[in-house]
Amino acid sequence: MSLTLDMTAPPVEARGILSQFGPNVIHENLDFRVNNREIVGLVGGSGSGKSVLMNTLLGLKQQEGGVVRYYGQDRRELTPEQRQSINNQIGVLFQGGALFSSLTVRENIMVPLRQHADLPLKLMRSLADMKIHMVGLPATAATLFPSDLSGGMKKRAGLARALALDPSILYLDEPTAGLDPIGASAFDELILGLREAMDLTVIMITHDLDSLFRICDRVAVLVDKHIAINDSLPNVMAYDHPWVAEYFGGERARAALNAGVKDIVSESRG
Ligand SMILES: Nc1ncnc2c1ncn2[C@@H]1O[C@H](COP(=O)(O)OP(=O)(O)OP(=O)(O)O)[C@@H](O)[C@H]1O
Repeated sequence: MSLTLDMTAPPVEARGILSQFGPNVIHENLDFRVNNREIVGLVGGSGSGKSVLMNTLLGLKQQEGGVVRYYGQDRRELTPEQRQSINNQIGVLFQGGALFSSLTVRENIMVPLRQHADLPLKLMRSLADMKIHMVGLPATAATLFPSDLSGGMKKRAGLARALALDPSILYLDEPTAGLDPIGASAFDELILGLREAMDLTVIMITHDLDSLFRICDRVAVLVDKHIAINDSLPNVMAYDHPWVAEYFGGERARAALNAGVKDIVSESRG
């Protein structure tokens, strides 16, 4: 049976998620939703369950309760073929890029194309080179191996691979971790540009306050085993919770605010 996606439904929605490892409950009654073409930042303390949530949404971990829907479709009700067609709509940039070290950048980007698209080799090469260009890498990067790349270039190469199949949903796991402020800012700009160019919906785990302020339409806060608030930054900053107060009231948050998002501050305080 072929799959008809309801493109008016939220790209990603989770309801009543229960996740646990043995007796260790990670998520309980967790609801999460991302609207079309939004960039949502997922924040929470270390060990709060952000990666487990991403893995659950991706189907890499089965939830113990609740439902995950993509464009209105419950993942569990899909046939393997239907699940694959949803998976082809999803790109993931794991921390560190997760590139195959024995393959060149071009070959890395061609991996999903070889697996899921039945195309002539020459066309796959051209598509990979297009993605290299889209993520702002020089054409010469195509034949380099991951060990030849800087940290920022590795992220871009990982991003190019995540975009290989032209997904509509992109997951980013701490994309700016390990980048210097200029590199991080450039990566943020790239994500914004790609959202426009590719109509992407983006879910981004991050500890980077600058990124939250710069590019996120909404911020989802994972505390106490659930998403306590998933709202615009001003509303999140005004949310009454000790972790939120500490996170957004600290020195680093003040610096991020002073760096150029004064409109957000005044909005949240006004
Ligand atoms: N495979 C696993 N088996 C058992 N427990 C796990 C497993 N994976 C994660 N956990 C536990 O789930 C909890 C949440 O982990 P997770 O990695 O999602 O946190 P996080 O919010 O992503 O943290 P950080 O910001 O430090 O990366 C932790 O207590 C962790 O020990």
